[in-house]
Amino acid sequence: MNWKCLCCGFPRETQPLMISASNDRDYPWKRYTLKELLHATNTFHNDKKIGEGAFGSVYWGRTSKGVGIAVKRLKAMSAKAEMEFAVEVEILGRVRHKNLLGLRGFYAGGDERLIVYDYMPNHSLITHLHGQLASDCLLDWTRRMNTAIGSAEGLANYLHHKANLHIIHRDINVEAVDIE
Ligand SMILES: Nc1ncnc2c1ncn2[C@@H]1O[C@H](COP(=O)(O)OP(=O)(O)OP(=O)(O)O)[C@@H](O)[C@H]1O
Repeated sequence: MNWKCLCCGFPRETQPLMISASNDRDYPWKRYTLKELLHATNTFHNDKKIGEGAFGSVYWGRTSKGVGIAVKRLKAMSAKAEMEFAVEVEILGRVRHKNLLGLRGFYAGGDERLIVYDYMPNHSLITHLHGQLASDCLLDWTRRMNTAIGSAEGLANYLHHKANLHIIHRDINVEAVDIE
């Protein structure tokens, strides 16, 4: 058996999850090829860049089947970036909830680490509260309440209590909440 084991930073007793280099049958995510993701993002063209996080840049793309995706391209590999990649793919790839961003798959090869998510076209909560869409007042009080309730359902109800691994996010903020 050829396992490529990436430590996810969780305590040992919650650590049986590994990214398998040889057998993807039991995994809910897809292993993309580099060619597919280069094609989807026009070789990570700057025009396709939709955001920047602590660990890398996020690009909009379209698969050959016409589905919109967001591709996070991790910065130069470091132990911290490798752990971020492993946590996202191993842990988030296994949680499925209507209020949590869907992780579609990944690519890992050489120094390149790419994570593929469902594309969320309506921007993050911070953009609506304080950013470029704040003055448009798109987020009325009903939508604000629904956003708060949806976030709580995804985090507290599902991740804390119902997911197989009980997960605490520890860094929830207005940039991490996307509007449906
Ligand atoms: N699936 C997505 N669909 C649309 N936009 C996205 C998506 N994922 C990320 N983005 C955009 O890219 C930005 C950066 O995302 P990223 O996850 O790298 O950083 P973050 O949310 O600040 O978290 P981190 O703590 O990892 O830096 C987000 O603020 C958002 O604007």
